[in-house]
Amino acid sequence: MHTEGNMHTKENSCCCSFEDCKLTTDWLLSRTRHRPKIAVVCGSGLGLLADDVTNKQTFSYEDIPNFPVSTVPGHEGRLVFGHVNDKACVFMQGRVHLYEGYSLCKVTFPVRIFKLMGVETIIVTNASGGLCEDFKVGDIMLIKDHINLPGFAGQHPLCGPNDERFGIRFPCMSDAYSKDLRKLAMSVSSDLGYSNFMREGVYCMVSGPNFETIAEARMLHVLGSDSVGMSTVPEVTVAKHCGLRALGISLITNKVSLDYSPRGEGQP
Ligand SMILES: O=P(O)(O)O[C@@H]1C[C@H](O)[C@@H](CO)O1
Ligand code: HPA
Repeated sequence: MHTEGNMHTKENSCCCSFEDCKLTTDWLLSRTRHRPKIAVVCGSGLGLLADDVTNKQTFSYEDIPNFPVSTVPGHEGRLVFGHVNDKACVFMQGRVHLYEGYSLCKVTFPVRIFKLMGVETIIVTNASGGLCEDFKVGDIMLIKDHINLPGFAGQHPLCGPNDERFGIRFPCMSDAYSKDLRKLAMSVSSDLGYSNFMREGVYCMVSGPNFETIAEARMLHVLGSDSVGMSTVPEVTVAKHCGLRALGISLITNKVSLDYSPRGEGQP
């Protein structure tokens, strides 16, 4: 398990400095001829998104200097370079999470590597629980906005000294999820006949690893969350900070219970 503190403060100074990012970027650039413009972060069980990549070149996270290594099932821990149609892409087959004991600085480290490699657009995917009454298991929710619950409590990837080479001290988050990309995703899914399971909504990040109590789920719902999960928000926040265009896609894998069962189960 990881022993680093998970707060990135001045005292516990940066574990992922610009120089660390540069070293990892140069390591990758010297070992691959791929120059991706699009990065895709595959959420839990979504590693198969990289299956159709052509001209594949793969690196295990454990072989890449400074790269965080996934410790949960469903996150293979491979960086896959290649092409989808004619587009140069890189896929993260698996991510790391705050609940694994990683700092948010480490969780978001790959995003900065992609930026330094020349990526312009990032697609961040996840598995989440549906809070919206209308959502069904299997629906795909395009994320239009998020609630950064750990961020409210000071667990934020941009806490600590700001390195202007990545971005500004106080980045705007009101447009973190590109409207144009959402429009395009909706239009492509309509062409594919997927409209009846496409949704749009607000994703709320919790730290996990436990799932929500019923009272917590009700609170998140009242606050305006349509789905809840344990990732994505730090990556998109860092992506916005360093000027990447982001699309967030959430697969609704379960419906979150908002009611105490009539049989009395789940009663506090
Ligand atoms: O990486 P994601 O956000 O898809 O992973 C979700 C959240 C938890 O890690 C896990 C719980 O089911 O899946
Ligand atoms: N809650 C939090 N995270 C999740 C859930 C959930 O219900 N489903 C998948 N990830």
